[in-house]
Amino acid sequence: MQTKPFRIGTRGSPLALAQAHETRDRLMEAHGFGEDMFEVVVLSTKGDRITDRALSEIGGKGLFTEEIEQQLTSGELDFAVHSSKDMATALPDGLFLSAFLPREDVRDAFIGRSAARLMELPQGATVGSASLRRQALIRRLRPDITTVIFRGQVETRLRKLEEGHVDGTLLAYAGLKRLGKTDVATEILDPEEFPPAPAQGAICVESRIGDSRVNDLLAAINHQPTHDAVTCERAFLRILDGSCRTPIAGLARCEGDRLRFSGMILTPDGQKFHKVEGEGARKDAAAIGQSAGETVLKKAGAGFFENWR
Ligand SMILES: NCc1[nH]cc(CCC(=O)O)c1CC(=O)O
Repeated sequence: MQTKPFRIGTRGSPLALAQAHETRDRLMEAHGFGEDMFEVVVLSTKGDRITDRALSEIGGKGLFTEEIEQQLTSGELDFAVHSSKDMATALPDGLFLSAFLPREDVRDAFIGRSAARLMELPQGATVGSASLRRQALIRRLRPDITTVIFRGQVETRLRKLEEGHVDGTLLAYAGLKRLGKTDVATEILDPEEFPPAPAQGAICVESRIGDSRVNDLLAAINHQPTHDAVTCERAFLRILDGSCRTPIAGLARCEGDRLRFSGMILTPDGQKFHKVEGEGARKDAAAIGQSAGETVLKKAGAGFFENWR
């Protein structure tokens, strides 16, 4: 019998805490456990501490996970809850993504001050975002818009918007939902026109390979369609990861035992882009994503990256 509570690692932002609590609640429900079986351990990461620079500038992925993963590896934590979108495509040795919760809405939301819709912003408007993908997609649709780096917690970004620093900002609708703040969204963007980041909207659990006590516990809350879709999207991302300055979008959906993927890479100015589609059996999720990545690399050619790498 388990005597000590399971130690769950998480960042301390309201969104991260909501995600950790949702995971804990699902585990309590699945196993008939009380709250005393879990202890939520809050850790600060580099990504939380450095909020004035673009993520791609300070080292890209892994910034929101490093400190948590160290404690997972050393055994101080039993598992960690993350936004799948924040996870590096290569995890530290000995760790893996053991479970995914059912995916939330994958779309981006526009939160407008000068206009409710992105396309209705005045000429030369300013939009805040730290995401290369969002910046490139905005410039593709509206080359006249200036984007400024906008980082920090959802609450911080909304406050900056209210204070009038920008005319609008973009956030994952999933995060707004989990924070109970969907009312701030003035437009939900069409994923065809404004495709989401790989793994957007999916909460994942990371744990130690071979830790069967923990992994058996987590298996009960895994949502396999989300697992397959995110596996495909991350395989796509992994092929393109060589340049962490590439704006990349990718979304897979499961239909029965099939999986459909569509991906896109853009130049930072949004003026050039390449799309790719993939389809196959769900069990081949990783191979579908990988092959889509290779296809789009070939389509784009080396010159696509060279000019601004
Ligand atoms: N570090 C950014 C980040 N990572 C995950 C989410 C949203 C939640 C999700 O996509 O699951 C966000 C904020 C945003 O993009 O608005």
